[in-house]
Amino acid sequence: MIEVEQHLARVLDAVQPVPAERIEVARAAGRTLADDAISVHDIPAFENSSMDGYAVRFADVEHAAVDRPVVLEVVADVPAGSTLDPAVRAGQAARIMTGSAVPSDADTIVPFEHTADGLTPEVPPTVTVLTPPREAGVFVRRRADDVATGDLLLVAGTLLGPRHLAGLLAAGLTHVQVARAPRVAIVATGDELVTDGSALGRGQVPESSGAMIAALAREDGADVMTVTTVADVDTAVLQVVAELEDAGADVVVLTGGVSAGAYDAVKSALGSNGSMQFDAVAMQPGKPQGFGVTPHGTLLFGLPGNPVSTAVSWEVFVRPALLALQSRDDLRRRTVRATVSSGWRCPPDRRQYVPVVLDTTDPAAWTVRPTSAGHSGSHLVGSLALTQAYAVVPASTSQVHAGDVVDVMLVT
Ligand SMILES: Nc1nc2c(c(=O)[nH]1)N[C@H]1C(S)=C(S)[C@@H](COP(=O)(O)OP(=O)(O)OC[C@H]3O[C@@H](n4cnc5c(N)ncnc54)[C@H](O)[C@@H]3O)O[C@H]1N2
Ligand code: MOO
Repeated sequence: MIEVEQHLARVLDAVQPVPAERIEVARAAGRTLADDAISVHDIPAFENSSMDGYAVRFADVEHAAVDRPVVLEVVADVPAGSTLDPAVRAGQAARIMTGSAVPSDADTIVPFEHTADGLTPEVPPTVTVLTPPREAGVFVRRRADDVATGDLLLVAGTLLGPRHLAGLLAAGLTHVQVARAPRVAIVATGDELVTDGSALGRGQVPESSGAMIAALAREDGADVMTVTTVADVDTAVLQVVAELEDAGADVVVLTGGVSAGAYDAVKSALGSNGSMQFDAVAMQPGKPQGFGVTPHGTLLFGLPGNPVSTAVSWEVFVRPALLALQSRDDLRRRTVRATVSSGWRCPPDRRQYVPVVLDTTDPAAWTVRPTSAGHSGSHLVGSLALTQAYAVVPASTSQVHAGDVVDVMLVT
C-alpha cells in the first residue's frame, strides 16, 4: 500500500494548468483569477458625502447651537451623479445627497437632522444649522480611503465569489483573466447499473455516482462535458476514453471496475495498455485507485465504485487536481476540529474518512457523529445524503471514542 500523500503527489505532479481566458467580471463567480487584479480606480473615486444634508465650511458652523443658530445661504443643489462643483463661499451652503461629490470649497457635511427645517420639498433659499459638526470633515468620505489606484486588490489563484465581483467592479475592472473551466467527463462503469429509473432486476442498482461527481465538479468550476455509463467490457471502456480525449476532455473520471474482480474493466483495459497505474492507497474507503495521463494530457482517474469510496476519492484526489488545473491558491477543503459524540472502530493501517453529521448547536463546541450509526461502509450511499463532512482519522487509531477530538473536513 502507498500513502495518501504519495498518490496525491503523483496526481498533482501530472497537472498542467489550463490556459486563461478573459471574461466579464459579472460572469466570473466560481472562476479562479489567473492574474493579480490591480485597481484602476481609487475607492472612493472622489470625496463624497456620507449623509443627505448640506455641504458647508466648518468655520461657519462650528459654534452653531439651538440658541445660536447659524443661517447660511443655499447656493446649489448637488444630487448623486451630478458633475457640478459649485462655489461655496463663507456664509453659504450647497444641498447635497449621499454619494454626491463634495464641492471643493466645502469641507464638512451637516445632515438634514441638524438643521431647523430638515429636508424640504424644494431647495430652500437658506438653511438654519442648529447643531455644530463634531469636527471639520465629518460625513465626508475621503478619496481612496478604501483602495488606491494601483493597489493589489486580489492575487492570482483567488476563487472569485460574489463579494470579489463587487470589489473588482468598484475598482474599475470590468473584465478579468480567469482559468478556463476544465472540461470534465464522467464515466460510470458497471453492467449492474440502471440509469433510466426502471424496476431493478436481481443484482441491479441505480447508477448514483455520476450525478454526484458532476455536481461536485461543477461546484469547483468544471465544465461537465458528459455523464455516461458503460458496461464492464474492456473495448467499451477504451472506446469511451478515446472519444472523450478526442473531444478535448481535460479530465475523465471513471468509477468502478478498479479492484481485483474478474470483470474490473477499467483496470484491465486501461492498466494493461499502460494508460493508468493502479495502486492500493492506505485509506478507507478509497483503497483501490487508478490514475494516469494520456499522451494528449487528459488526466484519467479510476475511482473505486463503491459510492462512498467514489465520494471520498473525489475529495482526496480529484478535487485537488481540478483546483490545481485552475491554479487555485488553496487546494484543501476547510478543516475544523470537533468533538466526537458517538465513537466508532477504525480499520488497521488505513487513514479513515468517516462520513459525519455536524451538530453546531453550540457554535463554540461543534460535535460530530457518524452519519451511519455505529458503522462505516463504502456501500452506505443512502447516508451520503445526510453527510456534511468527513472525519479524518489517522491510520494508527484503532478506535474513536465519544469525547475524542478529530479533524473534520467540511464539504457543505
Ligand atoms: N478481492 C478484493 N476485492 C475487493 C477489494 C480488494 O482489495 N480485493 N477491494 C474492495 C474495495 S476496498 C473496493 S472500494 C471495491 C472497489 O471495487 P470496484 O472499483 O471494482 O467497483 P465495482 O466492483 O465496480 O463496484 C463496487 C460496488 O459499488 C457499486 N457501484 C459501482 N458503481 C456504481 C455507481 N455508479 N452507482 C452506484 N453503485 C455503484 C457496485 O454495484 C458494487 O456494489 O472493491 C472491493 N473488492
Ligand atoms: O476502499 Mo473500499 O473504498 O474500502 O470500500
